[in-house]
Amino acid sequence: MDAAALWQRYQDWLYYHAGLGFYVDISRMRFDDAFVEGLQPKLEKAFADMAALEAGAIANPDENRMVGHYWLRDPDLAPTPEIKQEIVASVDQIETFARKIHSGAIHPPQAPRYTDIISIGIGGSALGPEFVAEALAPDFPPLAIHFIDNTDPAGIDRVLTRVRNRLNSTLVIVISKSGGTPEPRNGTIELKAAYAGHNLDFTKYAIAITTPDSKLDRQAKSEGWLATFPMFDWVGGRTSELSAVGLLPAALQGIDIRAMLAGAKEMDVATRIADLKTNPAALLALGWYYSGNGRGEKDMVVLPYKDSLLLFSRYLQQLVMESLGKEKDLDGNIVHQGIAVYGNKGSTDQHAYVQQLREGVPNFFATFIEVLEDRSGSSPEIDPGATAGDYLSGFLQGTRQALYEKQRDSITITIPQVNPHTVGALIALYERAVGFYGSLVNINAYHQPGVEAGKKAAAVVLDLQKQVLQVLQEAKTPLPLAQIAEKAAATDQIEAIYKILRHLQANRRGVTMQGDPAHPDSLTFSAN
Ligand SMILES: O=P(O)(O)OC[C@H]1O[C@H](O)[C@H](O)[C@@H](O)[C@@H]1O
Repeated sequence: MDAAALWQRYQDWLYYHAGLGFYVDISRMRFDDAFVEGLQPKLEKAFADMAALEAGAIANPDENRMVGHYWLRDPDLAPTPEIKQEIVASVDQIETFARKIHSGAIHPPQAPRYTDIISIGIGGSALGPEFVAEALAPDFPPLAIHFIDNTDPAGIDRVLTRVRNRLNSTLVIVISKSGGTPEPRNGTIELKAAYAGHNLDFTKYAIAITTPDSKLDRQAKSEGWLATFPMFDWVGGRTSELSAVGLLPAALQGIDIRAMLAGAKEMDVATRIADLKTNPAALLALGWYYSGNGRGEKDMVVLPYKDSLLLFSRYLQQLVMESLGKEKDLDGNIVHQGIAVYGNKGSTDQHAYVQQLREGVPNFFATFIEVLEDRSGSSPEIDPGATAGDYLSGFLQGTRQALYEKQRDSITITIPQVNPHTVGALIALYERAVGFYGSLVNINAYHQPGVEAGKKAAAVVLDLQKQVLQVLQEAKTPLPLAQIAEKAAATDQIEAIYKILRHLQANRRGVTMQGDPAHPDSLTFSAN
């Protein structure tokens, strides 16, 4: 396509939202009119599915759940007055609580104010708060946030070391929708012990965000934690950033949560329009469908050209991959759907993997996120007439063009500034695009059956560990792996047993290993 035709295509497909100052450009996805026409019936169905979902349909049939994250930013849409009231009350509760924490009306037993937050949670209970903290927290927030989003002992130590002089003024927010996920449970137990070790009463620091009556909720209530905030059954973990999960940490860091909600609401209104060209989420879903043939054949490389949006791709990774990565469609056919997502930021990644993007395997499409405002003040000139921000902008344009020349497609989203309003809108845009795409490919985008398999397998390994330890403790002499497996009645688990024992030995957990590590068959183990 020559330059004039391309410029025309750009203008023909450009989406602009005046209220948000938000642009979506899919002109560099090389679909044609016939493709758009062919997709129209599927799009119509997606619009109808979304309207039903917003009206309270059981849009997550496997879990028999409604899908209500859109109600969070417009409680008037909630299907019952009770749900509306729950949402309104929760935002009020968050604001009131944050105000009292900031003013010192609620303060730790031995200090005038809380200074830090340790946020414990994983998956949807971590990625949104992490993304928003990186994008929006002020440089000197009223409370500094630290995350424990794993069960890595060294990771827990790192956070505890960072706050070691301020533990007596550090809040702990435990976030878990189910209230039973092992990783946050482990982090909570370790932190409780750490607080006790400093003679601090953990309950004066601990806050739970969880579904009412979950295991975590019952623990928080029976132990008398500082506060609890509800998660709602009808909000999925990966779409929970604009529930208490994201709003409480944000409010405590001094981020304007009403502006986040307003930005999301404005975007929701825009993505409710049942017309492709004036609906930015439908445009994204169409682009994704085109690029991967509706089968996820191409990966989504997300490249925000702004440091503060670094964690957006990580956040999207869960939103997109856990929603769309499904074995079966809604009719039970095996489809193996999904779209792989990766990326960090530009121009940094140009010096890492953009070489492959331009010249290597053409198995992706890029999404550039452009931020018009370089910084809040003015910029010095680096060269005559050029600032650092001009370079960043030039690199984005250059890479987009260089990819296009090599038949590598891209989408470009342009926002005026990174602020609570635009971040709320970005979250809402992608939530809706994922919902639309789920409809286009006829899958349930709101469950995650595949995650359970790994959790179950891990539980089996931990049970096996108990058995194996018992075998070693009862043994009089060092035993080879085959015998341990036999005695533990787990001959089909010999490799797992070997790995359990190697790990215990490496951590001086009462296991001695002898023999040649290069030949696991030669090893013997004993309890010490
Ligand atoms: O919030 P939680 O119930 O602790 O769940 C945390 C995460 O873990 C699960 O395994 C799911 O796959 C995620 O969707 C969820 O966000």
